[in-house]
Amino acid sequence: MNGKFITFEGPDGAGKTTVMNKVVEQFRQEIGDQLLVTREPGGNKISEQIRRVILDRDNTEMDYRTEALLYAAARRQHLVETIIPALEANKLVLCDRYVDSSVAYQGSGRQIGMQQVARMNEFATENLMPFKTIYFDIPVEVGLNRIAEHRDRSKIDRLDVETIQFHKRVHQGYMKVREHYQDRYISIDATQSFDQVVSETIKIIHRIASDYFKES
Ligand SMILES: Nc1ncnc2c1ncn2[C@@H]1O[C@H](COP(=O)(O)OP(=O)(O)OP(=O)(O)O)[C@@H](O)[C@H]1O
Ligand SMILES: Cc1cn([C@H]2C[C@H](O)[C@@H](COP(=O)(O)O)O2)c(=O)[nH]c1=O
Repeated sequence: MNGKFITFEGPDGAGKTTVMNKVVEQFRQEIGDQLLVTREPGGNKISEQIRRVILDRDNTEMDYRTEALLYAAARRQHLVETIIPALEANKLVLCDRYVDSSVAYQGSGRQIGMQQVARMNEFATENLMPFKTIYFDIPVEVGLNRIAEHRDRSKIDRLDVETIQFHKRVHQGYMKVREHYQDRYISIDATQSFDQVVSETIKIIHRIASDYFKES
């Protein structure tokens, strides 16, 4: 596979999705169809259906391992149907969340165990991991406040309404993953202004995927 796989990670409300939408406006002009932008859970019909089940706030009885398995199932379908074909077509793939989210949220946040969740995801992904991960670094409270202040109530999901203790464990999980994968992780201070974060993200992607931007 010749394409390049880059993931965006971070706690809820860090700004990943809004920043991705903005940087993609520029990248589309620069490299057009060479770019695939996608997200987890989701990215295709089946995985988006699984996303709705996972994030539905009425599904209060969902067992934590069921949740972890559903994320992994959505990921498997996304990988096979969406990501791998794009990488085979030599595309630059930008994905909002991937395996590290499961390790941080289910492994650490839900206290299932980071290694167990990582192992289950090795099965789901056959060890296909990103080339680089851009981490949106933000204190948990700042991210959650952004969601509380700005997000449309109908879009607040089952994970957003978890306790602050849960979100702090997720953050601790991310810190361990980042420490473990120092060569893969690139952190951005996501408390900066939106324009600063966008500009830094564009610079990083231009650098780490420079082969796509040579002509522009
Ligand atoms: N740098 C920034 N400064 C202030 N507000 C921001 C910044 N970046 C994004 N926001 C706002 O914060 C809110 C959360 O952003 P966004 O939904 O992109 O976060 P996210 O990381 O994708 O969160 P989640 O993973 O929970 O979906 C949005 O209302 C967005 O407009
Ligand atoms: C991939 C993945 C995601 N999550 C959590 C993280 C968020 O709270 C939601 C996804 O929503 P987003 O607004 O699109 O970021 O799900 C998770 O717990 N485990 C995962 O593997």
